[in-house]
Amino acid sequence: MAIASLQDITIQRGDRVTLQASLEIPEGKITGIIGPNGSGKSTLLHSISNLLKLSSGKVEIKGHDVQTLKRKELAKQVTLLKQSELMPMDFLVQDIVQFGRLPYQNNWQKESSEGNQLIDWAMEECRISHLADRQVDTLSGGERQRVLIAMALVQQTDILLLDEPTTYLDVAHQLDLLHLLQRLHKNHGISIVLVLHDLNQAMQYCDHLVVMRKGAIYQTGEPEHIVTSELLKDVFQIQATISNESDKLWINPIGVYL
Ligand SMILES: Nc1ncnc2c1ncn2[C@@H]1O[C@H](COP(=O)(O)OP(=O)(O)OP(=O)(O)O)[C@@H](O)[C@H]1O
Repeated sequence: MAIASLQDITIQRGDRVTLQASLEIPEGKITGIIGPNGSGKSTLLHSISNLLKLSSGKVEIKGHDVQTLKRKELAKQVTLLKQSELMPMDFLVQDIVQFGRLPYQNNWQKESSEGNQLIDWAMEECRISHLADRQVDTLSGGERQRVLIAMALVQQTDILLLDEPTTYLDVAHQLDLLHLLQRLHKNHGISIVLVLHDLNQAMQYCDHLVVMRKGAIYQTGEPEHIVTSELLKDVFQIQATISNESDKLWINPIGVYL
């Protein structure tokens, strides 16, 4: 079943069409969006979360047209963590996480005990409880990413969209973040859509892939069913072999066609 669907959408910027797509995002899966620079991955995420005006077509989340949803209602359905998400640096970690409750609050309303429990739970899940009283500007990149994910958990959205969440993290912290997302998806059934540049991480951590090229969708499906040397050549202009280790496919780049 699809949790989100993009129906014949186009995004035009000036006289250029930067995205043209029809797509179904499967519910309860980790969907990876891969493609070369400028292929439209961020544009796709922004259009799902209604941050870009569509030139034509429609985006639905759980059957609701995102353009007709009120801001607070949309915030309960979808969260987008952008490539370089800005946070007020002099705020405390617990305050940032609490921002996730805004769609559920009326002005001046005191947080409910249920809301406070949710905040504690999200901070525990993301292993940032010990950072609650720290200012955001004292955190490492990996810790900041986990704070943003805790905020998204508190927002209780059905879909979590992440644009290149592993950028600027060292390999250990990249894997740590991907394990966290995998755990949230397994334990809580959250549908996750993330842009990844590391093809092997996309192969290992995603159930479903959307492959983009030149502002369009080139292919979708399970990684092991769709990723071939031909796809890697067509889309990424790389020469690569694909090997099978421990029942997982690994991409070994050996040259470029640029
Ligand atoms: N604000 C904008 N105004 C005009 N063109 C834009 C704007 N934002 C993006 N584009 C263009 O839209 C196309 C798709 O960009 P997008 O950022 O979605 O690609 P991407 O696949 O996410 O790239 P990357 O991997 O480099 O982050 C590019 O050609 C880009 O130049």
